[in-house]
Amino acid sequence: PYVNTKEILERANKEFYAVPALNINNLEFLQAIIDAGVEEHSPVIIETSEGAIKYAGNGDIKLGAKLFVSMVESYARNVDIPVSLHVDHGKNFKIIMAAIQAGYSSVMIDASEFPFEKNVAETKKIVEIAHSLGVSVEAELGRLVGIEDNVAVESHEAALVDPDEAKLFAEETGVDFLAPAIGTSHGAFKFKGEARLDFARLKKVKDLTGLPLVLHGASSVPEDIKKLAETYGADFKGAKGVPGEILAESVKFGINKVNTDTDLRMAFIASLREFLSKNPGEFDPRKYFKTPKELVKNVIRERLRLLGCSNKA
Ligand SMILES: O=C(COP(=O)(O)O)N(O)CCCOP(=O)(O)O
Ligand SMILES: [Zn+2]
Repeated sequence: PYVNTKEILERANKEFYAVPALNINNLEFLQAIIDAGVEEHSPVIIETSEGAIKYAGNGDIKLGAKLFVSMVESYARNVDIPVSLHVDHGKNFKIIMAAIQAGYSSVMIDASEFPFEKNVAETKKIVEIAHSLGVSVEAELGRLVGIEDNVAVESHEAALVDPDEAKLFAEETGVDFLAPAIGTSHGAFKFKGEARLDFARLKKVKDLTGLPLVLHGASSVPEDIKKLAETYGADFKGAKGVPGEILAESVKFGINKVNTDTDLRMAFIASLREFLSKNPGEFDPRKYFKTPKELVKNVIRERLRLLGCSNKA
C-alpha cells in the first residue's frame, strides 16, 4: 500500500532498524525498487529531488510531481509492502507545494544553508502547511561535508550538526524527521582518506531529539560495482563511499532513513556498459535496460538486509 513516510519511520525508530530512501528519475529505477522491496518483504521509501521532478515533467514541475505520484501510488497499490513518496532536498517553495498538492507522502525542506534562525523559520512554515494536509516533513541541520583528516577541525565543527541546536530545532519546528550532518557528502567521492562518521555527535542528537534520523550521502560505492563499470570503460578513479559496516553502525546510533542514489546509478551504468558491449546488436530498451534493472534491484536487496528492514513489511 501507499503510506506516509512517518508511519514507516516511526516503526523503524521504535524497532531500531533503518529504511533506505531510494532516489528515482525514471521508470526503470522505480521498478527495481518495488521488486527489491517485494522480494525482501520490506518497506521502501521512494524519493525524488527537485531535479528529478523537473526531469520527469520535462520542465513542468506540476506535471512531474503528478507523474511520480501516479506511478508510485499505482505500483504501491499493487504490492503488499508499505511504499511512500518523498521530496528530497526541497528548497523551492513552488516545488514543495506542487508535490504536497500532487499527493506526496512527505517533503524535505532543506534550509540547512541558512543560519539557524532562518532554517527554523523556513522549516516551521512548511511543517504548518504540510501537517495541515497530513504530509510529514524532514529538515536538515549542518552541511554535508566529508570529515577530511587534513581539513582544519574548526571547519568540521562549523559544518557538522550541533546536538544542542538539534534539540531546539526539533522543539521549535515540529519537524517529523531530521537529517543531522555527521560527515557524509553526496556523490561517489566522499572521502579522500578513510571513511569516518561522527557517531558520538549522532548519538547526542538521537538522545536529545528522539526523532527518526536521516543519513544523507549514504551510498557505499561497492567495490565490485566500481570494478564492473571500470572494466567496461567507466572512469571512477578515487570513488569511495560509506562502507557497509559503517552504515550498519549508524543504525545502532539512531539513523532510520538512509538516502541512497549514487549506488543505484553506479549499478545501473556498470551493468548497462557490460550489456551494451556484449550485445552490440540490441536496441530494444526493454532488453538493454533489463539487466541493469536486475543489478540495481540486487544492490537494493542487499541494502535492505544490511539496514535490518527485510521482513519488516
Ligand atoms: O543523500 C542523497 C544521496 O546520497 P548518495 O550520493 O550517497 O547516494 N540524496 O539526497 C540524493 C540527492 C540526489 O540529488 P540530485 O537528483 O539533485 O542529484
Ligand atoms: Zn541528500
